[in-house]
Amino acid sequence: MESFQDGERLHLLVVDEAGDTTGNGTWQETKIEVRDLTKVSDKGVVILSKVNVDIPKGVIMGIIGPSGSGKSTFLRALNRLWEPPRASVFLDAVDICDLDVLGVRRKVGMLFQLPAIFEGTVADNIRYGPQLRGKKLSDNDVYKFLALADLDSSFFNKSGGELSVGQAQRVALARTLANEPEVLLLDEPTSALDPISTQNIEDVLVKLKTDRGMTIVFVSHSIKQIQRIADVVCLLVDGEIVEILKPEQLSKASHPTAQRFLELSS
Ligand SMILES: Nc1ncnc2c1ncn2[C@@H]1O[C@H](COP(=O)(O)OP(=O)(O)OP(=O)(O)O)[C@@H](O)[C@H]1O
Repeated sequence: MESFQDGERLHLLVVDEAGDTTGNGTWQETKIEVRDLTKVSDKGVVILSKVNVDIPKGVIMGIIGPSGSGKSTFLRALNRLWEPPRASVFLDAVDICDLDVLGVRRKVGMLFQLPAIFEGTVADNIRYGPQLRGKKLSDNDVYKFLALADLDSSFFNKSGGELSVGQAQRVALARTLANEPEVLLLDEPTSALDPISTQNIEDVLVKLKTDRGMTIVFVSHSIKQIQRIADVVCLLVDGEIVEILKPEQLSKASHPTAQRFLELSS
C-alpha cells in the first residue's frame, strides 16, 4: 500500500516484485502522467488538489471515492473536456495542452454514464468519428468495431430508439473505438445497466486491455466492479488522491474517510 504527501511525485506505483502484474507485459511504460493537477472553482473551492499519478500503459485503473471528491473532474482533465493547467497532464510525455485538442480526444476517448446515440443508424454512429477525419469506414470496418464491442451484425442498421440502454452503451463504445483511441476514459459506464449488460461491458474492457494493450481509466462507485476488472485503484477524497492500491489491498486503505467510504460501500 502507498500513502502520499501533498505534491509528492509518484512513479509506477504498483509494479509488483516481479515487475509484471498484468500478465500482459510490464508496467514500466507510463501512458499518462499527472503532475500537481489542481482545480479551484470561481468561488475559491478546491476541487482537485495537487493530484499526482502515473497511469501505466495497458492497465485498467479504477477511480473511486465519495460523491463530489473530484473523480469526474479528474477524468475530464485527461482529454481536455476540462482544460487542465499547462504542464499538469502529459500523454506519452507530451503536455496535452501542446497537442491539438481534437487529436487528444481521438487518442483519449471517453464514455459517459448515459450513452447518447446520434440520429441515423448504428453504422452511421460508428462512421461518424472517422468521417470527421476524412476517413470512410467500409461495412466490414463497421462490423469489426461492432464485434469489438460485443455486438453482432444485426445491429448495423438499427436506430438508437431500437436499443436498450446496455446495447446503446456498447454502440457508444464501438463509436469511440472507431476513432482507434489509445486510452479509454469511462465515467460510471455501467451504473445505469443491469448485471448482464454490466458484465458485457466489463468483459469488453478486459479484452481491450488484454488483446490491444489499451489503457483504461474508469470511475466507479462499485468496489466489487473495481475488484473484478481493475489492476490498480486510485482513491480520491476531497480532491486529493489519498491512496493508490491494488484492488485486493482496498481493505487496507488507511485514510479515515477512505476507510469509512469503503466500509459503507462494501
Ligand atoms: N465547473 C465547476 N464549477 C464549480 N464547481 C464545480 C465545477 N465542476 C465540478 N464542481 C464541483 O467540484 C466537486 C467535484 O465534482 P466531480 O463531479 O468531479 O465529483 P465526483 O467525485 O465525480 O462526484 P460524483 O461521484 O457525485 O459524480 C463537486 O463539489 C462539484 O460540485
